[in-house]
Parts: sequence; structure tokens; C-alpha cells
Amino acid sequence: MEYDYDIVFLGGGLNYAGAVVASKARLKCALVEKNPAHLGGTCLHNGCIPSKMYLAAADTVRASKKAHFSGSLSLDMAKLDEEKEALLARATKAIMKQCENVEIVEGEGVLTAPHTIEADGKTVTGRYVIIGTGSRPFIPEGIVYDSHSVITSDEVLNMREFPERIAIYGDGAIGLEMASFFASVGVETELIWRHDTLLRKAHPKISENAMKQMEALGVTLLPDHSIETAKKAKKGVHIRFSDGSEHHVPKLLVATGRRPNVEAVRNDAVAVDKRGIVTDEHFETTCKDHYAVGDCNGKLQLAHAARAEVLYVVRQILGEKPEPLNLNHVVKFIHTLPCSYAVVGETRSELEKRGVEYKESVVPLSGLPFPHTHDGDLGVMVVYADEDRFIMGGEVFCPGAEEIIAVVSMALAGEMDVKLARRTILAHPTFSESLERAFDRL
Ligand SMILES: Cc1cc2nc3c(=O)[nH]c(=O)nc-3n(C[C@H](O)[C@H](O)[C@H](O)COP(=O)(O)OP(=O)(O)OC[C@H]3O[C@@H](n4cnc5c(N)ncnc54)[C@H](O)[C@@H]3O)c2cc1C
Ligand SMILES: NC(=O)c1ccc[n+]([C@@H]2O[C@H](COP(=O)([O-])OP(=O)(O)OC[C@H]3O[C@@H](n4cnc5c(N)ncnc54)[C@H](O)[C@@H]3O)[C@@H](O)[C@H]2O)c1
Repeated sequence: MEYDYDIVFLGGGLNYAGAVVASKARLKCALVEKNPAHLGGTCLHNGCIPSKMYLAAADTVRASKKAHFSGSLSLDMAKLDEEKEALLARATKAIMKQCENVEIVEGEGVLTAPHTIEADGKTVTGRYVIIGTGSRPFIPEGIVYDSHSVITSDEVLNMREFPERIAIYGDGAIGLEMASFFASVGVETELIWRHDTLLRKAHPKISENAMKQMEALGVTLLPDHSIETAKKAKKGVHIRFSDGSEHHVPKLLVATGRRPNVEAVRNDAVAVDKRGIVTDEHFETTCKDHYAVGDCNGKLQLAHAARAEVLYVVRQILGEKPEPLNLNHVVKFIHTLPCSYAVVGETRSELEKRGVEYKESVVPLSGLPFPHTHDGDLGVMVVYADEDRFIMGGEVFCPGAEEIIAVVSMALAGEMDVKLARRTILAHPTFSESLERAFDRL
């Protein structure tokens, strides 16, 4: 069969990175995107970039409240939104430029038959197909999303003024980041969730300190609460909990996870289950030469994972025989304020669940001068090693944890044992030196 393209990329989120690499290798590529102005996808337009921009601004407001500063600082949301829009426009233009040798096909694409995508009346065929259709917010049954009173992160990241009060439902990445954001800029914030701890898969000391940090930010915590119904009423949002009690808030942000976009698959050759598009360890679907990467395959919902997956697939197609990706070595993090949480490799909760022998080293940062002057009093460093003293993973809770964890990541990638990891002499005074101490104590 003759194909129009070597590769058709369906969805222009992190998939675009694969299209750029493949087109530079002179493969003929098409990228089908329903909204080309949103090239770069959720990460650029509704996710990583705007949320981290907001958190950086909020952290400045939070830090300015320290006793040794005078005066008060407030965040001009409309100005921040303007800056964000300008930044996103520049970034989208840069992506367009990188895609200059990729055919951008505008339209909602559907895989109607193997190698065949229909997009708003156009048909494109590809020798290979890479699906990267992303995910969208999941709204639990009983909650009526209306984009004004009951909202998701999409509305928060396009907000031009603050609500007087907000309740956030969900204790995952979005819930904790948004609670940190709103509380730091002075919005009365409530966090509602179904369990009794925060970061419940993290090391217990980190989980305990994450709770203390939320309290210190002034967030009202409502653990063990399950929302049965929530919808817009005269006085804001009316919430009924499963124990029958009622509650009113002006706005409810629902942050209870995201579900893969799988509707583009309309051919049984590509299997879909409740986690997303089914793929093997090479991201190949149940149909040969058809791949699914990023949020839509239900493996990890992280931009750097989506990018690594699509580049891995393109390298396979190019015949480079890349080393398989170890998704357990992908850094995961939640940007809470001031300490954020980052994790890579194995964790105590996972090791105990599987009954694996391990050694852990835990370094709390309270009382140390540098963490004290840099908002890291509640910080904790944890590293894990196996019976043969090889590094298995680590968890970091401190300002900038998502950067500091790179030390553990490199130790994992290099398959280092404790002796090798201890060779480093990291700078003083820093947070990373406490990680060095954690290796020393293993
Ligand atoms: C608030 C928030 C904050 C986040 N922060 C971080 C963070 O700090 N770090 C991190 O790593 N991750 C973060 N994420 C997650 C990250 O954004 C996603 O994991 C990442 O964007 C997934 O990339 P993707 O390419 O799989 O999907 P997407 O980026 O969602 O891209 C999918 C693309 O496909 C298009 N599309 C969908 N269906 C069709 C169709 N049928 N036809 C044509 N086009 C279609 C969409 O328009 C979109 O452009 C965050 C997410 C959110 C919501
Ligand atoms: N810093 C980052 O890397 C970052 C930041 C934001 C988002 N993200 C990505 O975006 C994805 C979505 O974020 P999220 O916070 O919405 O999802 P999440 O999976 O991180 O957390 C969802 C939370 O909602 C709860 N929940 C699930 N179903 C529920 C239900 N029916 N009722 C009540 N509670 C329920 C879960 O207990 C969970 O704690 C994440 O998987 C994450 O990978 C990443």
C-alpha cells in the first residue's frame, strides 16, 4: 500500500517533539491537531508552564510576608495573565517554526482503519501512526461542572481575578498545587479530600510535614470528606457530602484526576481499556506500527514522560534500537509551597507493599541553618538502597525538590551503589548537601 506520509502524528501536544525529530531525519510527517493554536498541548497551554508561572509568582507573595520585610505585596492576576498569554504565543510560534517541515493538518482526527486518519473531511494515511491525544479532567458523578462556579484547572489557568474563597476537591498534583497557589496569594482556601493524610504514598515523615505545611499556609483542611453532589446554587456552589452534611462555597475547583482521550480510536484493531489506549513496553498498540504515547496510554501523565515516549518511538522507527525506557526512573513531583515533593525510583510504600528488603536513610532538615533561612524547615530527604547497597530511589521534600532529585536520578541511571554515590562533595550551604548526608547514612 502507498501511504501519504511516513508517520502521521495524531494530536499535537508533546507529539510535536517526535514530529520535529522525524522530519529532521527526512521522514515525511503529518501532524493532525484539532486546535493548531494550541500546538504544544496541555503542558504548554493549560498545564505545566502556566501553573509553574503562577506558583512562582505566588511564592514571591508568600515569601514577602516574612517578618523582616515591610509593606505588603499583592498579585495582579490580570497582568500575570497578559504575561502568560504573551509567553504562550511566543512559545507556540517557536514550535510552529520547529515544525516547518511537518504538514500540519487541522481537524479532529479519528483512526477509522489501520494507517488511516479522517480529520474533518480530510483523509491522511501513514506507514506509521503515533497517537498522542492527551487527557481531560475527570468530574466524578454527582458534581455538575459549569466552568464558572464549578471549575477545573483549565479555568484557573485563564483566571483574571481571584475568587473571595475557593474549595478544592482532590489531593493529587493539581489539588495540592492549586491549594498552595491560592492560599499563598491570600485567597481563603479549603482542601477537601477523601483520605486522612496528604501525599499518602510518600514517606510518612514527608506526608506528615506536607499536612503541616498546608496548615501553615492557612489552608482549611477537610480530610475524610467525600462529595456526593455539588452544583451551582443561588449562594455559590452547594455541596452535599456523603455523610449528609451540607456546605456552600463561592467556587469549587474539581481536581480528581484526568482521563485519557481515546475517542479518536474508532477501529477495533487498536484496543482501549479503562486506563487508556493499550500499549506494550515499546508503546506499540495492539495494531502493529501504531503507537500511543503520553497521557492517552494511561501509563504516566507527565510531560517529560510523554516527550521521552514519543522520541523513543521515533528512534525505533528510525532503526536506532534505543534502550527501552524505564518508567520507574521518571521523576514525579508536586509543586507545593514552599517545599515541593519529588520522587524517583522505589519508595517505602511500594517496597513494603511488595515485601522487598530495603534500607532507608531519612534526613529531616528542621534545625539546620540553611533550610531554616530558605523556607525548608519542614524539609525531608529520603534515599533507599537494596540489600547489596545499590541505590533504589529517593524522595525529596524541600524548596525546589524537583531539581534536587536529579542527584538521585543520576545515581539510579548510573546504577550506583552507596559507595559510588558517596564520592560526591556537594556545595555548602545548599539543600543538596543534605541529600549527600542521606547517602552517607545509608
Ligand atoms: C494543571 C496541570 C499542571 C500540570 N503540570 C505538569 C508539570 O508541572 N509537569 C509535568 O510533567 N506535567 C504536568 N502536567 C501534565 C502534562 O500537562 C501532561 O502530562 C502532558 O501535557 C501530556 O502530553 P500529551 O502530548 O500526552 O497530551 P496533551 O498535551 O494533552 O496534547 C494532546 C493534544 O492532542 C490534541 N487532540 C486531542 N484529540 C485530538 C483529535 N482527535 N484530533 C486532533 N487533535 C487532538 C489536543 O488538542 C492536544 O493539543 C500538568 C497538567 C495539568 C492539567
Ligand atoms: N507537578 C506535576 O508534575 C503535575 C502537576 C499537575 C498535574 N500533573 C499531572 O496531571 C494529572 C492530573 O492531576 P490531578 O491532581 O487531577 O490527578 P491525580 O491523579 O494526581 O490526583 C487525583 C486525586 O483525586 C482523588 N480522586 C480520584 N477519583 C476521585 C473521586 N471519584 N472522588 C474524589 N476524589 C477522587 C484521588 O484520590 C487523587 O488523590 C496527574 O496525574 C499528574 O501527573 C502533574
